[in-house]
Amino acid sequence: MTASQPERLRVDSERPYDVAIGDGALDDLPDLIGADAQRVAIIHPTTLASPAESIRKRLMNDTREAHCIEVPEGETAKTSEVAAFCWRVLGQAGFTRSDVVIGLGGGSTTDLAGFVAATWLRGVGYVTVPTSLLGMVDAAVGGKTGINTDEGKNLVGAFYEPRGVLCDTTVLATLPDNELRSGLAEVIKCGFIADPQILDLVEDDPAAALDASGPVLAELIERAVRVKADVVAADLREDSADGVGREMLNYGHTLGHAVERVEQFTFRHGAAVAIGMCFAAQLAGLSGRIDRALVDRHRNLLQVVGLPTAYRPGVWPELYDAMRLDKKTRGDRLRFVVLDALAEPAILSGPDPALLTAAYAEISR
Ligand SMILES: NC(=O)c1ccc[n+]([C@@H]2O[C@H](COP(=O)([O-])OP(=O)(O)OC[C@H]3O[C@@H](n4cnc5c(N)ncnc54)[C@H](O)[C@@H]3O)[C@@H](O)[C@H]2O)c1
Ligand SMILES: O=C(O)C(=O)C[C@@H](O)[C@H](O)[C@H](O)COP(=O)(O)O
Ligand SMILES: [Zn+2]
Repeated sequence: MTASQPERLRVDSERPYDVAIGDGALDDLPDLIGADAQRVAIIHPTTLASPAESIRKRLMNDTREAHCIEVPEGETAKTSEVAAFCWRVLGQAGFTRSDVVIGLGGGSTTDLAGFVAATWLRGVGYVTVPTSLLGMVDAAVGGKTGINTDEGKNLVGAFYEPRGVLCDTTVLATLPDNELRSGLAEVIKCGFIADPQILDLVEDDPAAALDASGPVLAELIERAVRVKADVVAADLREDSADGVGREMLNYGHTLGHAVERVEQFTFRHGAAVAIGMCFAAQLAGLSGRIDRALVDRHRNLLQVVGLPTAYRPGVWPELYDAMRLDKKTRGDRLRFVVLDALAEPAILSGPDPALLTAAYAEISR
């Protein structure tokens, strides 16, 4: 009997690459690193020190040295201080342009590692090895890298594509439940903006969608990666002259990122995006773009997998202030991704302030 091969989804972008999904995906690592690299750095959080060390040992040989760079857990790694620490390690180890950085971890780690790879010597080889659901379906794919500043999420960064994305889904067995739910928020986002079958799968069997080793989550991962890969292949740099383009992947993020900032980056990203999608659905519902059933579908679906759908009242000025630095904002004009119908994303540009506060009232009762 032969072991099953990982599924491969192509990202047909400026420099096409594959997302390998499944047991054995990591076997691609030596080929992606290539024969020229004499040095490899694995950037990882403390929790993943043991798998990082196993990878380091596998990659060491007579002509190549491999280093582990341990960074803080989660969002606390996405700072200029931690990026500077990584640059110092690369400098002291003599990393040149033929050497390679690997990001091993959740989305926070791969955002940081990608930014370090993009900026060291203005760009060295980069491979992502996402270990969280959110990392696999979203953060590790598509080349958005970056760090936070006190003023907001991902305010400093670069578009920098990896050579490959290796998703060994067996690692999801150790992922805490709340992290799995957080990742499911981005999966559900893909359902609302592009692939409604995702929504049917979650509604039909929410428990199966949260079973890390089951076939339903495996199908959801592939569907979400397909959505992301197709969108970024068509509009890598989020500057589409034709339609919504990559900005559709920002569904729920305008308010979501503001919630993260108001909560000083202690909120799970997916949880904040879930609230943000409910807010965006209210914007579309109150302005007559979608019917009440589709607005309610957002709340019901997110609630059934244990995600938050409401936020505390009384902080609108702080949320509004944070949204002014959203990357979709142009001048003083806020812009939101909304739906005109299921899987028909559109941009709501410069909405009436009364519409915004009415939508906030709906989600903060
Ligand atoms: N670049 C993009 O396109 C993009 C897309 C979506 C989200 N993001 C970013 O991703 C981040 C969120 O990523 P996340 O949800 O993966 O969170 P995370 O990276 O903060 O990880 C959450 C926690 O889970 C741990 N963890 C990861 N894999 C594990 C495993 N297999 N077993 C046990 N613990 C594990 C991490 O070490 C961390 O402590 C946010 O910063 C968000 O802005 C980026
Ligand atoms: O890949 C994209 O494009 C996205 O918008 C995906 C989001 O899920 C992700 O959180 C991204 O980091 C947000 O990007 P930002 O440009 O709003 O910081
Ligand atoms: Zn996101």
